[in-house]
Amino acid sequence: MTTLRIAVPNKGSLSLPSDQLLTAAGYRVHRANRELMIDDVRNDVRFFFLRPRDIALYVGSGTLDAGITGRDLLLDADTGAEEVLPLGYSESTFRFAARPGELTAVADLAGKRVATSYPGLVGGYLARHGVEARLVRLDGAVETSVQLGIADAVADVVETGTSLRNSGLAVFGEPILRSEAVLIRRPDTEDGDGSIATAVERVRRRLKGVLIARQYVMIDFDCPTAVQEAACALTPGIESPTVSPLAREGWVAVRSLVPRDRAPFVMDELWEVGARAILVTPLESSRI
Ligand SMILES: Nc1ncnc2c1ncn2[C@@H]1O[C@H](COP(=O)(O)OP(=O)(O)OP(=O)(O)O)[C@@H](O)[C@H]1O
Ligand SMILES: O=P(O)(O)OC[C@H]1O[C@H](OP(=O)(O)OP(=O)(O)O)[C@H](O)[C@@H]1O
Ligand SMILES: [Mg+2]
Repeated sequence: MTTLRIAVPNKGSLSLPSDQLLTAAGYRVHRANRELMIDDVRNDVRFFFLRPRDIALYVGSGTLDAGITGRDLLLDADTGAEEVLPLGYSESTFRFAARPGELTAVADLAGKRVATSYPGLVGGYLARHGVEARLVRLDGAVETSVQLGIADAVADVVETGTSLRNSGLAVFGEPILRSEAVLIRRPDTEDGDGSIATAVERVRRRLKGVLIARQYVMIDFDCPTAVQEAACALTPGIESPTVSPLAREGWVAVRSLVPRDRAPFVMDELWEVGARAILVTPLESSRI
């Protein structure tokens, strides 16, 4: 069996949550001395710690089998690497911004200078909208470029909007993209017996299992059979709730998964339809 080769962000906002997710999924990614590579022998995986921007390149070329990066970086690199699982952290939108009121729609960018660290993504978007603008490629701190006079607008990552506000800029037009951390895999070429695809699928399933365990809690309750239907309607679960008989005549026990943020409300509603002994338990991991 070939060892799976996975790229992990070595810096920036993707790095820590990616390490935490992989660790929770049972992989060994702890770097005592900032190693560039770690062999996780038990899982038959070799992890490579790389810049998130470069990860799509390695995975797209098939040099590495899978990786974690941002959707925005994946689309900017446009390498043929495929997104296989959204991971729910490092969430942001990718937006155009300019001095308030100066530009109001993407069409207004015609003939303007647009500063960005994502020329592939922005160039593609402008081309699809039939707008010809000049891209000014910067490595970071893109928002400052308008004040400094080398651009008329920027296209950049926006989370809270603080960086834009601090630079006297305001977003305009539709969001170019909603981004978050994603698991990506290489194109299926040169995977003779399909063993890499199978191994990547196992990684995907493990990570998804951790994400579900974070998003859901287990709810258990007892209720009279007369209200079982109404109670189960409140807790449909992912597939279907488990209903077991109770020693007490005319009562059942129900077990189901509910979204963590819905749990207090579901408990109130269950109580109101007649459920009792309502218990909520966190999940450690799952395979759904
Ligand atoms: N402030 C932010 N909030 C949420 N996501 C962000 C933020 N800044 C960057 N990202 C996302 O993090 C990913 C990596 O971006 P990038 O390589 O620029 O690193 P970074 O996290 O900004 O760190 P640094 O700029 O210090 O290297 C991208 O997908 C980007 O969308
Ligand atoms: O909307 P906000 O919450 O302000 O976050 C968005 C900012 O965060 C990132 O910058 P970072 O701090 O990574 O610096 P960089 O531009 O040099 O990458 C990103 O490039 C934006 O500038
Ligand atoms: Mg940054």
